[in-house]
Amino acid sequence: MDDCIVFDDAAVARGGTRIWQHGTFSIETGSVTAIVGTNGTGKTTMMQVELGLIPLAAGRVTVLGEPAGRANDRIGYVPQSYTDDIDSSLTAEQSVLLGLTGTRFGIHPVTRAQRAKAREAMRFVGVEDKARMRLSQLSGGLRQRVAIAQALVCDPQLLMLDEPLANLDLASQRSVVHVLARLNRELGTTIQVVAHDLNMLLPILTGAVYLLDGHPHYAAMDDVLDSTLLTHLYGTRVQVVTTPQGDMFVTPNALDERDGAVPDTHDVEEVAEFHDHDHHGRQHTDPKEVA
Ligand SMILES: Nc1ncnc2c1ncn2[C@@H]1O[C@H](COP(=O)(O)OP(=O)(O)OP(=O)(O)O)[C@@H](O)[C@H]1O
Repeated sequence: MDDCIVFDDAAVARGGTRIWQHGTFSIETGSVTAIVGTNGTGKTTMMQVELGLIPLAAGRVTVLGEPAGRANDRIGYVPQSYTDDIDSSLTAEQSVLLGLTGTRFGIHPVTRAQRAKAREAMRFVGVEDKARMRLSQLSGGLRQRVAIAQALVCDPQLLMLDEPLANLDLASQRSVVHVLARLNRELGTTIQVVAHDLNMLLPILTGAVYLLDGHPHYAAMDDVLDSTLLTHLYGTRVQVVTTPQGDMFVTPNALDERDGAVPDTHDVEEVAEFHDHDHHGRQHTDPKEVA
């Protein structure tokens, strides 16, 4: 399989501060990857770098075979809190059409072909019957699916979603995950998702980029589901539980609650187990390699 996203010793700074550095990893075409890390570690920044919206302080990032930013017409992007920010007096269909017309200002004669394309995207995410409803009339879950339809309407090869499950009830989270699974399986779309809670996404994830101690790393899902690594990623002690049916989920360590303990999972030496740097400043990407 070829690579969809390639980081080569990439670093980024914001407001004069290095957010992360020494990012060297590849993400395969056709994969479903989470970007994981505690608040402020630079997950949204990573997506903005991939879109070429923020320049790199060092290194290179290639997306869909081109330098970051050049392939944006083949990328669908659903920003964080997008559904809160968009004009909620728009109808679902008008909102999806924005994915084709690009702006809500000015008069945009909509062609029959564009309308058909918008309907197709709405059908895919299951909101076709809501086309004429205003966003303000829709639930958070339906608005998120409209936002995904808007990102889909240009037939992207890569879909990037920043916290698409935040503030959604369980049923709405499931339906969004179901849409992502079908997109990946039926259309072969590569998917990248910023997520704080991995549980709902576990059945579809193939790997994760995790931001730890100022470095991005990539690991396949089997390696990510290591309780010690996850404990550092979540910033609190967690365990991975497997049900008799074989489903896995991540849960806070019950013993801590009983003891009233407040574990410090940011110990520098412990975190250092999960990455190591050779003399070229590159980190090993497999946590098992260095643990
Ligand atoms: N426009 C900006 N100018 C300067 N610094 C910024 C800007 N936007 C974000 N930052 C800083 O960059 C760092 C990374 O921010 P980013 O939003 O990428 O983190 P995140 O991991 O997505 O956080 P969260 O989980 O809270 O959404 C933070 O320390 C933040 O304060």
